[in-house]
Amino acid sequence: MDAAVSINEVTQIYVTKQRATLALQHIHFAVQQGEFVSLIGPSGCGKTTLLSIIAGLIAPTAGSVKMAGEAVNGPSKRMGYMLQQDYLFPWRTIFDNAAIGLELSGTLTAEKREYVLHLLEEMGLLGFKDYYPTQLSGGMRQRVALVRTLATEPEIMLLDEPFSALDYQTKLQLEDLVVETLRAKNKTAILVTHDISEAIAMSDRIIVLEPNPGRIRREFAIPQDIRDALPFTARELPGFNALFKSVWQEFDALDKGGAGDGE
Ligand SMILES: Nc1ncnc2c1ncn2[C@@H]1O[C@H](COP(=O)(O)OP(=O)(O)OP(=O)(O)O)[C@@H](O)[C@H]1O
Repeated sequence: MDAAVSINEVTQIYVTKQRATLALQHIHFAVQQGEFVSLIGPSGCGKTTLLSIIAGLIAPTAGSVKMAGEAVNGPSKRMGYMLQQDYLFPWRTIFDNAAIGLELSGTLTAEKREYVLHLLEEMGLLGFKDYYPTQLSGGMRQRVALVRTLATEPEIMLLDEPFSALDYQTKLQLEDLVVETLRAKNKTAILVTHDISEAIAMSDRIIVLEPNPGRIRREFAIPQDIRDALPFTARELPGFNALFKSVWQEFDALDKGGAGDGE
């Protein structure tokens, strides 16, 4: 069976008047249906570039991305995004913001309206459906953004630091909610984050990238007991700290310009 997403020997070179930057070099991995993979690494290692290529927003200099065996040649409705900012429209109600993707694609049927209401209920937002974004907290607005993304029923969720603008407590609550929701719906997800702890707590697998040029440095498979737990509880499991330390050491070695024990 084809992987949900496959990244095949992707290389990206940015050319400006001043210089050429090898942002990604020979990136090659696959994400299976229902799998949650995190991309982490220091600033400039190409995380955002890679996510944009997977999303079809940038055509890579070389290599290809396939979704369920089909080439990705541009943005697809089969992928949904959750970003650092919620980008809600202040003049639209919570329901109208949540339903905007369906409305724009002309598919907001009575059945889909019910689905949006159901998702709002799942996220504890049903009572706020007629409110406006300014009346909600940052965490609630990110939950609306999650509903908006899920409403169009994408096969793949691309999460680009979706919790980094939130306070710590809200971030932990949302991590649990997102993992619970994506697991229940068996969604495939790719998360970009700077936060090692978040990556371990939420993922099935972590891919550590290194900069100059952007390459895969190392992959970490997350042990089953951590994968089975929700992120908040996962942090309390015995193996969590040891894994955190191993990933941290990769970062530390990168900071010092060393090879570490990675590839
Ligand atoms: N549009 C562009 N034009 C030229 N160079 C770019 C462009 N976008 C990114 N780069 C360069 O490509 C490299 C990778 O950038 P990218 O933003 O993908 O990394 P990142 O890991 O997401 O960084 P951060 O964590 O800081 O967001 C960097 O050296 C960056 O300066």
